[in-house]
Amino acid sequence: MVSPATRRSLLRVRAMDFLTSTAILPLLFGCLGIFGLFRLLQWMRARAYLRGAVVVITGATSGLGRECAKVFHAAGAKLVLCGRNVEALEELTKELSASHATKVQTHKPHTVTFDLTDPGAVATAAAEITRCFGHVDILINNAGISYRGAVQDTTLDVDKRVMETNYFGPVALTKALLPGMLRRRQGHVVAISSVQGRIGIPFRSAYAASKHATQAFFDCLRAEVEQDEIEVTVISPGYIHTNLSVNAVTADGSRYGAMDQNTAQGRSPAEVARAVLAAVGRKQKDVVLADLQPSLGIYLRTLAPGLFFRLMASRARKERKAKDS
Ligand SMILES: NC(=O)C1=CN([C@@H]2O[C@H](COP(=O)(O)OP(=O)(O)OC[C@H]3O[C@@H](n4cnc5c(N)ncnc54)[C@H](OP(=O)(O)O)[C@@H]3O)[C@@H](O)[C@H]2O)C=CC1
Ligand SMILES: CCCCCCCCCCCCCCCC(=O)OCC(=O)COP(=O)(O)O
Repeated sequence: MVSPATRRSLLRVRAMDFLTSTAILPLLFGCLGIFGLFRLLQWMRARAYLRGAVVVITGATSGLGRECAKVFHAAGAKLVLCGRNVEALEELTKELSASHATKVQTHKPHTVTFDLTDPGAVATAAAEITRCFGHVDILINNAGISYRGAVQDTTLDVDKRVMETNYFGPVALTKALLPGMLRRRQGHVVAISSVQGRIGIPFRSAYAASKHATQAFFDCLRAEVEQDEIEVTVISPGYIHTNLSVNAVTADGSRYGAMDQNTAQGRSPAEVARAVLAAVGRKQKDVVLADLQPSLGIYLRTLAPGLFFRLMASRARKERKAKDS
């Protein structure tokens, strides 16, 4: 009789014999080595792509845009930082110029101030942006505002304001900078969308609509300019710990002014900025940067829309009840 312990150790010896007497072990190490080498080459290519690249970032005054400025600067990019607040842009420029936490050669950023909801200002800004370094390699459409409200309470002016900031502004800037990219047959357009560009959740109609429009516009653009060597990346994050909810607009156009729990518990903007840098460096076309629940929500919306709609209706009922009580 062989005891269970002896049987287990015999099995272990036989398994080891099998692995060493066949080509499996060398094959396994070979695959791991090739994978490691592949990742290293991918990393080196991404670094080379970003080093010295002219990168325009909108909404650089706060949150994700500010953190993107830090990581792209550290990667050696030549930055054009855009926003509405001159002081905040100058303060960030000073901070970046003073930081030496990188081995790569860094460059002093330029700043361009304009409001994305003003088409005339966007056209003037696009010319100024191009003059900064002579061309644009990568445009990161990051600026945006969110919204909270019920459809029937929301004025059309609010819907338009959110759409102008999150959709028409980035579209206008992209259209203004695209001809330069097409002439050089080189360029990369990035849109910071949201999980809400894939799913509509209650009391976010204007915001989710603007992000769905963003996703669709940049998907169409990607197909049209692929033959011209222009890259398009759409990034859809879940909650990020920024002032997005504080700055959100409400149904009557006033500022929401509060930090929501979901936002406060969101990912750190620095972590998301690193993921944006990696996605751009790898020229990824479409990236969702979210936790399990929002990611499941996207699959559910496609695979079982009926169930998804029921869940959203129940979410709306709960939110309305909590608000009324
Ligand atoms: N935080 C989150 O949970 C998530 C955010 N996102 C997206 O990330 C992006 C960045 O938002 P986040 O950093 O979180 O929020 P913030 O409110 O911190 O930053 C928004 C930025 O957009 C700028 N901006 C707003 N309106 C305009 C305008 N009319 N013209 C020019 N710039 C403007 C702001 O500039 P100013 O200082 O002048 O107001 C600010 O720099 C947005 O597109 C947002 O939709 C996506 C998923 C989740
Ligand atoms: C049987 C499987 C169960 C699966 C559960 C699916 C539940 C789906 C619910 C998904 C809701 C997630 C909403 C995520 C929203 C989000 O991350 O938005 C990011 C933002 O842009 C935040 O902006 P906001 O202004 O809304 O803070």
